Amino acid sequence: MTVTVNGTVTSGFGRGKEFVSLEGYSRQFRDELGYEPYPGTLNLELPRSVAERLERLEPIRIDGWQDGDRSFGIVYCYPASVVDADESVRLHAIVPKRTDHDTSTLELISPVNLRERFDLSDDATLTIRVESAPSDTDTMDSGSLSN
Ligand SMILES: Cc1cc2nc3c(=O)[nH]c(=O)nc-3n(C[C@H](O)[C@H](O)[C@H](O)COP(=O)(O)O)c2cc1C
Ligand SMILES: Nc1ccn([C@@H]2O[C@H](COP(=O)(O)OP(=O)(O)O)[C@@H](O)[C@H]2O)c(=O)n1
Repeated sequence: MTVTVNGTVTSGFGRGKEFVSLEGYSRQFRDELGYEPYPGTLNLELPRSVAERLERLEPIRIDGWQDGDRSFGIVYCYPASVVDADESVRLHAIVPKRTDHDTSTLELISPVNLRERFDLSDDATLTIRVESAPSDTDTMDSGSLSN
């Protein structure tokens, strides 16, 4: 099952890059997604909440963690792709459990700067297809093949 989302590119509060770069998250992104994200999140403003539609998909779960007396929340990640793109880039839609945004904003992470790659300014429209995480069985299959 896939969920297709059509949204408008917006600027946020400039805080995405801080969170994405924190070692407690970036280590898990490397392990679970296989890449170190470009520092920041591209914000997509949606006509209505997609939270309920995304809940039907299987997420990759990034655990919450603690640094002294600061605690950081769980982040759900979903593999995604840009519809009608000439080239494919690795991309995940993310849903931080704690966020300053309401549910009509979807944040995207990728190893590349998406604004540069797809020539996106504020108010550009972008359509992405969001999927479930590959199942554990798939991972085990590919692991056993390489043995
Ligand atoms: C990987 C990641 C983890 C986050 N974890 C937290 C958190 O633990 N607590 C919190 O208040 N906000 C958290 N946020 C959300 C930020 O407060 C904020 O909503 C958002 O990233 C700001 O994005 P912007 O600068 O693009 O507007 C997290 C964001 C990201 C990208
Ligand atoms: N993979 C990414 C991540 C962020 N970005 C952009 O990089 C800048 C820094 O990200 P940010 O999350 O700190 O900033 P805002 O989204 O709050 O404006 C913003 O302009 C994002 O839209 C991008 O183009 N591609």
